[in-house]
Amino acid sequence: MFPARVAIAAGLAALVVGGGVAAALREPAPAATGAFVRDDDGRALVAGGFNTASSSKSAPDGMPDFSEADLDREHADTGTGFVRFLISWRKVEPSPGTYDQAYLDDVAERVDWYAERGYHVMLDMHQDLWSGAITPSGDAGNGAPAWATYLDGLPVRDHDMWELYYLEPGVIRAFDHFWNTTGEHPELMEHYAGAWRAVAQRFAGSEAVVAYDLMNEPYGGTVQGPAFEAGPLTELYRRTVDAIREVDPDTWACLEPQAMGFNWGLPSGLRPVDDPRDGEPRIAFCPHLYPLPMDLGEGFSGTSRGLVEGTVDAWAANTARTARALGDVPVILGEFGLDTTKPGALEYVDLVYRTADAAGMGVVYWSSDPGPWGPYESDGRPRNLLGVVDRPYPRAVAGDLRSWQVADDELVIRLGTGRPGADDDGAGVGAGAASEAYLPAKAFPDGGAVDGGRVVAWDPATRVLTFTIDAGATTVTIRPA
Ligand SMILES: CN(C)c1ccc(C(=O)NC[C@H]2N[C@H](CO)[C@@H](O)[C@@H]2O)cc1
Repeated sequence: MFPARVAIAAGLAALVVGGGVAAALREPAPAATGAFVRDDDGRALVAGGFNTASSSKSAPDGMPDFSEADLDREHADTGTGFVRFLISWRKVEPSPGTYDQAYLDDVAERVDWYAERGYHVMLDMHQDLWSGAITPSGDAGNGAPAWATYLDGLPVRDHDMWELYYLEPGVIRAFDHFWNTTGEHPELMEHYAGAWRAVAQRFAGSEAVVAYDLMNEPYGGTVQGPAFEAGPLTELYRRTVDAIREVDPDTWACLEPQAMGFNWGLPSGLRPVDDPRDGEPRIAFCPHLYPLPMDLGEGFSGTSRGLVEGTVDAWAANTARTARALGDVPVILGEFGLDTTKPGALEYVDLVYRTADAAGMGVVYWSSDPGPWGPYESDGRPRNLLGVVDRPYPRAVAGDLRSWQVADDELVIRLGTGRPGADDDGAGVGAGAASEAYLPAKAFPDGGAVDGGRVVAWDPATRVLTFTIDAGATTVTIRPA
């Protein structure tokens, strides 16, 4: 069997074994490390938002079919404060060594939309199946430019199930050239790092852009698993972080594991990546979660429910383990989602958010695109997903944030007793700044009352409660005002 097919088969086997065992044992939630992406005041930022958007992948201008009015609607309906914004290498570097500033202007315009509404932005250098250039129609893959796509004349047959393109000889060869497995195109990884340098040069000064997601769902071609992750993938991340740090000392660099396997609950072999910046490293771990039964079209019910619960437990344990291995780095769940018309779908969405809350992870749902996975129908009508995504969460915490929990009409925030968040001089920061929590109208119609702190302000328009935390408090409970 082809290595990738072996990996899928291993994934299935591990899922059945792992899912059954974990579901039976219901592994305890992994300990939260207290590591977070922090703002300029040293406050721990909790990502809560959508991926925007899949429509960017094939758009000629690389922009999402998403207007400023769409953002206002999302903000009003869900209280999000974070976005994983998709960008493409094909648009950043349309020809070798030339960077399209007009494209970066378009990205900057949308970053400003988010910034003006108090959002933080993760820029995601997105690829699926390497490139649109893997097929003549250009509608299978996305991400890499055609000039960086070498199929060597190998076949890429059409598939209804898009994931199967990853097994096509031409697609595997394109990845093998990029990772220099063939030894014939060592320049490609350098170009990729250079493209990120150009993006970072543009956004280094942006207060809103707090993170760069270096590659979406990496795939190793003929090199799979720990050999890929500890080899060429870690090498690409090292080179890209070095290139970014030449122009941007402060934005976090998000590392993703190999998607095939980790998304399904299998462990990662990713190795630590040094950060050459002065001060604390700013590396984060940003995995995705897509249990295999759901990738295969199942919902969250019957046999699938137990397997999926086992996958979520295994995934959470693997995520905590990998974050520790990378240096106790912050974790943002960069993607999870499903067709919410499937049975039990909203219970699954709620399970994932609760799991992330307990682990101290931010969550970015896939995706804001209209349709059966998203918050709105294609005609703009609200969908069932809104009721679950519109939930209370701590947006920014001036303290040693560890985890939080949503219970009926309470938001319980748990803190450690360490320094609120060392800044580059090692001094505790964030202690003096105020914290923020989003409180949805359904449970907090008039805002919140704070036990373990003091209310500073309530903004009924954005539904954001600003509050301070009592010195030494390890629990802050926000109840309806
Ligand atoms: C075989 N390989 C390499 C593979 C299989 C399945 C996925 C996947 O489902 N990904 C989940 C979602 N993520 C992308 C966008 O990043 C979406 O298009 C997928 O639904 C990825 C890779």
